[in-house]
Amino acid sequence: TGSSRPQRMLKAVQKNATKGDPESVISAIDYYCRHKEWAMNVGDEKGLILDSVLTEVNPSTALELGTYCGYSTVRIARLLSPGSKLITVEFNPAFAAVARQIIAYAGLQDKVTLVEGPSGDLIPKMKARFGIKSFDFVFLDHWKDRYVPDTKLLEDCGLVSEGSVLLADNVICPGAPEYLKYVRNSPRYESRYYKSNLEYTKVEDGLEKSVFLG
Ligand SMILES: O=C(NCCc1nnc(-c2ccc3[nH]cnc3c2)[nH]1)c1cc(-c2ccc(F)cc2)cc(O)c1O
Ligand SMILES: [Mg+2]
Repeated sequence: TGSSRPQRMLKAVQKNATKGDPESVISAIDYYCRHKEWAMNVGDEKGLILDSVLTEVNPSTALELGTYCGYSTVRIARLLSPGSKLITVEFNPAFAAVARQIIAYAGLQDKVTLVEGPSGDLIPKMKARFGIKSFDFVFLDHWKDRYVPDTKLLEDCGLVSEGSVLLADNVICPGAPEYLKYVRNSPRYESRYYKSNLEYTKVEDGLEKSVFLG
């Protein structure tokens, strides 16, 4: 059988990026996905918004739901201060296998813990398994119908506290309408929409940043 899209993306990184250089890994993936083969990375345009929110929050503990090939994992981990940790959750073993290699190629494996499995099962185990008190930053980029249940789960497990920042990808395309209703109508969140475009396209998409008020 032939290679998969994630495997071809990995090959492009190994061919065009410099080992240990996260910026070159990000550029290699963006080039490949813009000019060769589209893929569902957050991308360069929304990636700049992710970078700016991350820099503002400067999280000690961060969670990513939906690793895919590790593009946003690398974008997040490269901006973390020394000693800060990123936990990323991936459901699909084939995606996880590629992501591990891309994260390692960027030299960021010491800042990242990739856990495989359904987010709904893993979130309640985070405190016990990783000694997490709460997450300062959560990037939601997994199945769009999991955004609401997993946000409620994070609240119920005490994994978000006053000031925790949730940043959700794809709130317009493919869309997460229930999530937008949830965070925008809840008195416990202060939300703001960052208008952008679907990765590598001219189609509108955006990120929703929601600060948990406790
Ligand atoms: O489906 C997406 N992303 C999700 C992948 C994933 N990677 N890992 C998971 C996971 C991880 C733990 C989980 N636990 C339970 N479900 C889980 C699902 N899900 C997605 C889709 C598009 C897209 C737009 C327009 C199109 F025409 C086609 C596609 C764009 C994007 O930026 C996306 O992020
Ligand atoms: Mg996305």
